Amino acid sequence: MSEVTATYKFYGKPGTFEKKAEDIALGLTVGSWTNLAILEKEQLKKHKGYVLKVIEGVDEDGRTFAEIIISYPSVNFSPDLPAILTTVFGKLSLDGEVKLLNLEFSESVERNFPGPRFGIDGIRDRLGVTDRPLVMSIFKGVIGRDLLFLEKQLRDQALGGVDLVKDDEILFESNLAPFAERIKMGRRVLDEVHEQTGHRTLYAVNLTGRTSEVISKARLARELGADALLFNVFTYGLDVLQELREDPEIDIPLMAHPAFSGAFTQSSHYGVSHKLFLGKLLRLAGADFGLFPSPYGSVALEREATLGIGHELTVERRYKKSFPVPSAGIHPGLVPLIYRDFGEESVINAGGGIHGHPDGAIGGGKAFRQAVEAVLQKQTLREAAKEHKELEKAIVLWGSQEVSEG
Ligand SMILES: CSCCC(=O)C(=O)COP(=O)(O)O
Ligand SMILES: [Mg+2]
Repeated sequence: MSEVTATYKFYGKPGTFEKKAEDIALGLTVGSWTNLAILEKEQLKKHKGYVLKVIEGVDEDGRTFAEIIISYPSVNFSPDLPAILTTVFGKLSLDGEVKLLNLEFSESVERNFPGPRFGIDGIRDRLGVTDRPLVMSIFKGVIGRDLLFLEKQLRDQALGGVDLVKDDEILFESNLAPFAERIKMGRRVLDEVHEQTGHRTLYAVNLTGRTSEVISKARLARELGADALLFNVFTYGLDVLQELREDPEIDIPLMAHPAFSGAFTQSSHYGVSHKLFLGKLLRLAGADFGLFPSPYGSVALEREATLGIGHELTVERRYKKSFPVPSAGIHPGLVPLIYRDFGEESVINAGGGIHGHPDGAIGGGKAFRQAVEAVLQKQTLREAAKEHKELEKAIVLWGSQEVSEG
């Protein structure tokens, strides 16, 4: 049967979960069952939700919980995320201590979703970088600044050797540095740096504005030569991301920022799991990059949660992989941990860790590239720092966390 299967975590009294599960399976589908006439049951059975599993347990606080798995027939909803999410976690998300942990889609449902247009391999092809994690930097301190200020910051970031530069997610349309002008400036500056150094850096411009505008703005960005689009998915909705992905004129990479997602994911007893929200659903809807707080940065997530996100972004599926982008508070001294946890198929992302370097963004970019090279050569950062002054300055300022072998 074609269905979507949801896994929930509920808290409650022991022995009450079987009935709760059945009530949900009915309540979110046909409504009632036992009192129906036989003919009605025959007509409605293809619409009925089914409880597949109820596993009771006790958590570390001694509270009783259950993982409940329920399947919802896809005949009940249209094959789009607004309909699916409303069915499996619409009213239920408001019903006390319940967390949506995972969704599984039968093949006939999943094929309605595009996945990334470029994916990890496509991004690597655009950069010509195949054998290491990518390094991305972020414009910082540019609110209220004009285009000339951004131009200098972009050039320095590219000269530092980063593979990508993204707008900060809080950089919106302004007369000082308009969207279209940022794209044209970026195109010119990055082509100049490529001409000068042979190094290619891609610029992800922040796609903002009303939902009714984003498609036309994204098409304009493509026409103006934008390399990629940063998008605050969770203040718009996953279906808007999918609209961008499926528009044939918007054939540029999409970079999903996690802004606002914490409102849905941060509680262990409510909302949606990180791996589902920032991993599986972003990839399904078409994100080429999935950004998320790392386990060791400034807004850290639990390491298990970040590994779950990374797994969902890269596990072998019918569609392409999305680049995991562990972020927030990242500096060169953390590169060994990031490589241990996310490996080569990752993008190391930093704003303060680039611009806060004693030698500015150029030094910050060089320090990150030197740290990545050291890890790939199985050198400790301190060993590598003896030959690379930018890395040495970064370690003096921020320290380094080596990974013990084994
Ligand atoms: C919260 S994940 C995205 C990180 C981000 O947008 C950012 O600006 C990180 O900046 P930082 O200076 O902490 O590298
Ligand atoms: Mg930011």
